[in-house]
Amino acid sequence: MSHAYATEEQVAVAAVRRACHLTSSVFNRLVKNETLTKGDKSPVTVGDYAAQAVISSILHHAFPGDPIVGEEDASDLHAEEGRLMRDRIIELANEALTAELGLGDSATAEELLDAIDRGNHPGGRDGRMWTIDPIDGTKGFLRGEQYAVCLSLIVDAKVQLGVIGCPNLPVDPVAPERGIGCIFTAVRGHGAQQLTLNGSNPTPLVIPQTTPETLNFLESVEAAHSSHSFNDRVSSLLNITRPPTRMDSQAKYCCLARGEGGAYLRMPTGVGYREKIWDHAPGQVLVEEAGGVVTDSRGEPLDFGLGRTLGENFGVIAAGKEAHSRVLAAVQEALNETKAKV
Ligand SMILES: Nc1ncnc2c1ncn2[C@@H]1O[C@H](COP(=O)(O)OS(=O)(=O)O)[C@@H](OP(=O)(O)O)[C@H]1O
Ligand SMILES: [Mg+2]
Ligand SMILES: [Mg+2]
Ligand SMILES: [Mg+2]
Repeated sequence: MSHAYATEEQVAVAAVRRACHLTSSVFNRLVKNETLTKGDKSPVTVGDYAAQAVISSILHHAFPGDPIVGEEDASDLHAEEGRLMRDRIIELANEALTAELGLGDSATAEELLDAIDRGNHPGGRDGRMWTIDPIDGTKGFLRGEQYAVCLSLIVDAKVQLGVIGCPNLPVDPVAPERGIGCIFTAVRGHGAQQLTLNGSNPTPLVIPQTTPETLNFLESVEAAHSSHSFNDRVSSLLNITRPPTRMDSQAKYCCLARGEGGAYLRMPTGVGYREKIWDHAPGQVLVEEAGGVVTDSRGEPLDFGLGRTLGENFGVIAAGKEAHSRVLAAVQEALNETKAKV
């Protein structure tokens, strides 16, 4: 790791790995073994807060001056009704932090709530900032399917480092005996790689060329998050025969980077929702460093300098270079058809 962000990468990988162990244990202790009433979101909430507390504390320890744009904020935990949940979060976060930092003393509740709240940075065009999505794909997490722990470093609106932990993703899609749990990391100008969850077996990632027969779409599981019907139309314009792979979280960017599925297409389902920078920043640098291209549906790069969101939502197209231009053309054709109808 001889590059300008070597220390940042090392710290980020350690933070993501620690948070992945935490979220897996939350799943095993609170989701799998407990009878939850359908729709009970509390385990994911506990996991979200505790993982953000852990990542934010580790970052603060290493880079005390760096601002953080994190998905979660602790305002609900300050109230008295939040006490039970808060205690559980503090316990989980301290377990993870003492294992990582080897610190003798546990952090106090106040220190950990402050760590969560340090994620309230508004974003913007200048300087260094980290993004944290402690559990991306919360719905996948609850289903026991794909989710990701996501961290990135943005400098002057450009993503320089991305680290994504996928505790449930097979290490090798064609060799299930190799188990699950991967960490993906990319540094701008220095390539992308996959590690196992314990940090071994670094494997460089390069997106292979695709043909209409081998190309398929990676898309959200939740129809509310991206338009499945639009993707169907684009698929038929491109004569894609393979069905889409539906998967929660930025694991989609990771799969794309290692050659599973040829394109990630995420078009808005309605007006109004603005994509969050923490949902795309690490994925963008990962795919670009694996040789791919990430743009919106106009072919413009995503702008990480607008604040906590990507601004007006023109969707996201991520793919290998050559597949990207074919998909972009088909997306524009499909958009023109829609416009012609209204
Ligand atoms: N309406 C709408 N449109 C687009 N995106 C939305 C929308 N609502 C939420 N979100 C964000 O989607 C993040 C999860 O994206 P996924 O691709 O994992 O979706 S899915 O779970 O597969 O459906 C999810 O991230 P997490 O909250 O971290 O799970 C949200 O930030
Ligand atoms: Mg997310
Ligand atoms: Mg999240
Ligand atoms: Mg969320």
